[in-house]
Amino acid sequence: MPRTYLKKALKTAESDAAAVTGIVQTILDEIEAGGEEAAKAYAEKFDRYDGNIVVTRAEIEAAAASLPQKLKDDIRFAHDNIRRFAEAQKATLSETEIEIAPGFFAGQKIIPCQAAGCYVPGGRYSHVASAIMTVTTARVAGCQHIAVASPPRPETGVHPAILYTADLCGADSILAMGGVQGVASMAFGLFGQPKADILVGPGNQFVAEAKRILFGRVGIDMFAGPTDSLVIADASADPEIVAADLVGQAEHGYNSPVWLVTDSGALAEKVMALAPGLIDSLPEPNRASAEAAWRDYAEVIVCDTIEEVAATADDYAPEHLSVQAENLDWWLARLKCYGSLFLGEETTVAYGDKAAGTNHVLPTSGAARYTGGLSVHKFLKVVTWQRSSRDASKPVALATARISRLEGMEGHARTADIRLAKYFPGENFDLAAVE
Ligand SMILES: NC(=O)C1=CN([C@@H]2O[C@H](COP(=O)(O)OP(=O)(O)OC[C@H]3O[C@@H](n4cnc5c(N)ncnc54)[C@H](O)[C@@H]3O)[C@@H](O)[C@H]2O)C=CC1
Ligand SMILES: O=C(O)[C@@H](O)CS(=O)(=O)O
Ligand SMILES: [Zn+2]
Repeated sequence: MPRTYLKKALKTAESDAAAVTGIVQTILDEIEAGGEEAAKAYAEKFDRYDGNIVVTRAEIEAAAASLPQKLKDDIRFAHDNIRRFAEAQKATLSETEIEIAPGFFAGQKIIPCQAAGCYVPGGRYSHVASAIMTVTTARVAGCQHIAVASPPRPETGVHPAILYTADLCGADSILAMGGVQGVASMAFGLFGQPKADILVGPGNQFVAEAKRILFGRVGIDMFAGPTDSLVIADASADPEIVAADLVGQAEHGYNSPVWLVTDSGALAEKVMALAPGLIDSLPEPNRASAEAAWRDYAEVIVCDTIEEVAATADDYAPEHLSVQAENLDWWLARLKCYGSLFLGEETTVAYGDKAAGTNHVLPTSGAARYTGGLSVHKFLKVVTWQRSSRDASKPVALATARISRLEGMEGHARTADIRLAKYFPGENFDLAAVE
């Protein structure tokens, strides 16, 4: 048998999907109808917060003053790496122009989205790094207005390090508003914000579903919900490091899957023996999250060949994919579905999560089959233009008229006819559909 499950998940990302959709749709509908008061009521209900919503400059400055310099230095280090990576990505996209035929030009232009709404999660942990990933990238892209929404803590509001970071990275405004109500506030333009053209950022299943439902009315980066991670390891891998990496990402939440895929049954057994002890040694609430995630969502799969290991990883299309195996170049060339790839034991998912430079806002729940993670490109619209001399437009007009008639689109055909008649008076053209 090519795949043997030493541990099989009891649940998947789909398990609660229908219930979540219903809950989120109701909240969105109520906020759309009830506006700011409805959003504030949800902030009270879910986050027990009734303070001011738009964070003031004085609050941001007080937050910055309250943080130790070493933490600020670390945040600046991470910001610098993420900014430089985003700038390098931006440089890979360029405006272009081609003379399709003599006198007929077509081009592409790159225009940043105007208003970006960045969600920075903060329910269980204070996701400072998510503020860096979203705001910095929107700023490098050139968005004109960048709003942030993040859950407040009762009494104290948004975590001071998130306020400091969002401001450092270039946020124009920060809302103390989490979950669906935070996303809705940015999408619907509440609390004095411009309506977001694009919503980005990670979050729990409610946040991810809110973005998914709003997509179309507003752009989104991708489905970036509960974190998932897959480790590929062969017999050369260190089982203690593999186990630590799996447990490290399982702490995200009770619904964060971690998967081990290996061609070594011996390694799989060792990792499975080590994981419970590592989970037990975590502080709360991390331990409880990791324990539930390991119990309900984790899988350990043994394959016969490395080709089958790679195919299995591609089927899971994980958000994070760590390879701790020989011949890393082979894996880099072979693997096709992942949000971000971590090659070798010398790097790890947490480096990308916090500080290495690549973005940590990544596709979850299999979305890596069709998209990569957040990049500067998600904020940039690649649009096209065309311009022509009268002479150069002639062959295009003839083809347009005939194709349009064949399609039955007489109105389209006549927009070409009228130009041919104006620019080339006295000439006869064969404008009938070619059947
Ligand atoms: N895919 C990615 O790139 C990343 C994903 N994440 C994920 O982000 C998530 C963060 O989750 P949280 O800590 O919960 O923070 P969060 O900020 O996403 O969610 C907190 C909010 O959830 C709302 N909420 C809580 N219970 C609710 C309920 N029963 N109904 C409706 N709304 C409810 C509250 O309004 C609260 O403000 C984790 O699942 C983590 O794995 C984090 C970073 C990156
Ligand atoms: O899903 C993710 O990318 C998270 O692992 C990022 S973080 O660890 O929450 O910063
Ligand atoms: Zn993480």
